[in-house]
This record gives sequence, C-alpha cells and structure tokens, in this order.
Amino acid sequence: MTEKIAVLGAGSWGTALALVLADNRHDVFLWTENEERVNEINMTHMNSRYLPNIKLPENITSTTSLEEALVDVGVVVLAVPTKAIREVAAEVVKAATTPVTIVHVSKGIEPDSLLRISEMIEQEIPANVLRDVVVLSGPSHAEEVSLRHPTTVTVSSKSSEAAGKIQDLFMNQHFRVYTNPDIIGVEIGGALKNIIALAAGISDGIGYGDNAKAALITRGLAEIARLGTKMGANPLTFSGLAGIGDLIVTCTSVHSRNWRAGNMLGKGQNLAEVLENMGMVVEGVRTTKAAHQLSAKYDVQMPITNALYNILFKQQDPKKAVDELMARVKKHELEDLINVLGAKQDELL
Ligand SMILES: NC(=O)c1ccc[n+]([C@@H]2O[C@H](COP(=O)([O-])OP(=O)(O)OC[C@H]3O[C@@H](n4cnc5c(N)ncnc54)[C@H](O)[C@@H]3O)[C@@H](O)[C@H]2O)c1
Ligand SMILES: O=P(O)(O)OC[C@H](O)CO
Repeated sequence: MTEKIAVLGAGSWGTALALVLADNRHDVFLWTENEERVNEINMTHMNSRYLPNIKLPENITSTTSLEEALVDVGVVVLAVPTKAIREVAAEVVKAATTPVTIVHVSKGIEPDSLLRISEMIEQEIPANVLRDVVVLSGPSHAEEVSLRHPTTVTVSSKSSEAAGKIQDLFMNQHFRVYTNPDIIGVEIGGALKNIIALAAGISDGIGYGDNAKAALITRGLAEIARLGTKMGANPLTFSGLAGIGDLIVTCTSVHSRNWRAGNMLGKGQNLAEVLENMGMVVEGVRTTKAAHQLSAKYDVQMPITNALYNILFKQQDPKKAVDELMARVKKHELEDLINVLGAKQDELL
C-alpha cells in the first residue's frame, strides 16, 4: 500500500532514501530549509549539491514547509546530522497533525549526555506525538543507493511491529532490509564505526598499507563490541550489518566522508581545514568526543578511540599516535572476545 512519507533533510542520505521510498511508489515529501534546493528538486528532479547526475523520481516533492511535509503523515524519516536531531525533533512536535513513527537514519552519540539518537528523540517528542522510534543503519553510501546498486541495511526498534512496517516500506529489489531487535547494538555500531573510519583514513593518508587498515578494522570492532556490550547490546549485532558490515564499507570506500576526512588529516591538514573542505557532515569527529567520555564512564579500554581523540583534540601527531598504539603492553587476542561473550576465561583461553 502506498502512503505519504516525510523525509526531513535533503542532504545525501535523505535524498537517497527519498529515492528508495519513491521507487516503492510512496508519495515522498522531502523537507529542507534551503529554498534553492527545493526549487531545483521540484523543477529539475535533481539535487546536484549532494547527489550529482542522479535523476530523482517525480513522486518526490520538496518543500521548505514542515507543516506541508507533515500533514496527515504517519512515518517521518529524520535524515539530519546528530547535532541537529533535537532541533528538528522539536519542530516535528509543533507541526505533526497525527502521532508519528520516527525512522532515524543518523549515526552518532550526543557528547556529554552520552545518549543514543533514539533516546534523544524520546526526550524531545512526547508520547502522545511519538508512536515509535525505528533506527535504520548498515553499510549504505548514498552515492551507491541512488545508483540502485545492491545495498543491505538493518532496522531496529523497541516495537517489532514498527520495525516490520519500516522494513516493508523500504524493501525493494535493490535495497534489502533486515530486522534486528537490538536497538542499542545497531545504534552503537553505526555511530562508532565512524571513529574507526577516520582512523583508517589517517592510516592511508600517512601512507600505511592494507595490513594497518585490516588491523584497525579488526581491533576497532573489538573495542566497539567491548563498549557496546557493556552498554547492553547483543554482542552478535557487531558481527552483522550494523557492526562489521558498516565498518568495512566506511573504512574502505572512497565515498566515505569519515575516511576522506581522516585521509586529509593523515596527509597533514589540520581539523578545521579538513571540515571546511568537506562541506558535508563528518559524524566521527563529535562521536570521538562522546566515545572517549563513554569509555571513561563504562571503564572500557578503547585504545584506537583514545588515539583518535588525542589526534583530533590534543593535536597529537598521527604517526606518533600509531607508534604509541603499537607499543602498548602485550595482550592475548581473545581476551576481549571472551569478555564480550561473557564466557568463562579458564575454559577458553
Ligand atoms: N551520506 C550517506 O551515505 C549516509 C549513509 C548512512 C547514514 N548517514 C547518516 O545520515 C546523517 C545525515 O548525513 P548526510 O550524509 O545526509 O549529511 P549531509 O551533510 O549530506 O546533509 C545533511 C542535511 O541536514 C541538513 N541540516 C543540517 N543541520 C540542520 C538543522 N539544524 N536543521 C535542519 N536541517 C539541517 C542540511 O541542510 C542537509 O540537508 C548522518 O548522521 C550520517 O552519518 C549518511
Ligand atoms: O560517508 P560516511 O563516512 O558518513 O558513512 C556513510 C554511511 O554511514 C556508510 O554506511
């Protein structure tokens, strides 16, 4: 059954997901505050700033009016950077005409509050307006989704019914959607992989090779799982699309904003220059701050995150940070995994 769906945020990801929903014959209202972008999308069916050369389906209507986008809408896709989530969620409360299911597709953790995005949304939108929150995450660059290349993602919610409904809305021949009830793991995996992608970009920028990148992905996954499990996630989620899947794509793809930013840092640019040059959101920077705080709060060792924190916020030389990572005290490789699985060490080590 087709329905009207609002997508809030006409950047790369909001536009690509609007295309998926429009391909599934839904009437998509794509909201952005940028009037020039609205006119371009409505008149030429292009969003050249974010997805150059992609012709958008005609059943996407863009608007600067949140009221127009939200009237009689039951599903709202939030596709803005993490730092804009609270502001846009508060606007939804004012404009919604019926209770809504929010599908958030952002990847971050809020520094200081240390909340996941679904928790921020629950704080901002009262229960009489918010029906359910669903997260959609996984290895999915907008540039490839908009070309209709095969992509797999996972959706998660406290409500299995809501997750199933969102699976049905998005699923098509090019875009395969799984469900996973572990919302903590799905949100933590999606947020923290950006830190490791920045590190992988730095490593490539310095000129290190595939060995170093494979090490970052593998040991990065270990520290994500270590923290995520302490926060209540299912360790198996980190072997799935929102875990290793998203780590692989973000650490190895030229499309990745986080990898690209890291690459520039590794080549010697400073953080301010890099963010200026990117012109798109690099979520890993803010998430590094939050993860650094989380590792202290949960007393979990996160050496790669710690190294990145020193590079980004204490101006440590990236090469020196790598030297320090390599020179840490020796360890047993499986110690982490066994702790994560909660298995008895004496039986397995
Ligand atoms: N680009 C991808 O391939 C991709 C894939 C999966 C997930 N994501 C996640 O989706 C989120 C959005 O990423 P993106 O790549 O689309 O970012 P983007 O930089 O391409 O676009 C962000 C959009 O949000 C809007 N925006 C920013 N602040 C706003 C505010 N305060 N109020 C209203 N609108 C605001 C911008 O105008 C822009 O339209 C991020 O959390 C990212 O990690 C992106
Ligand atoms: O381009 P990035 O680095 O923001 O990553 C985008 C998506 O999260 C990849 O799944």
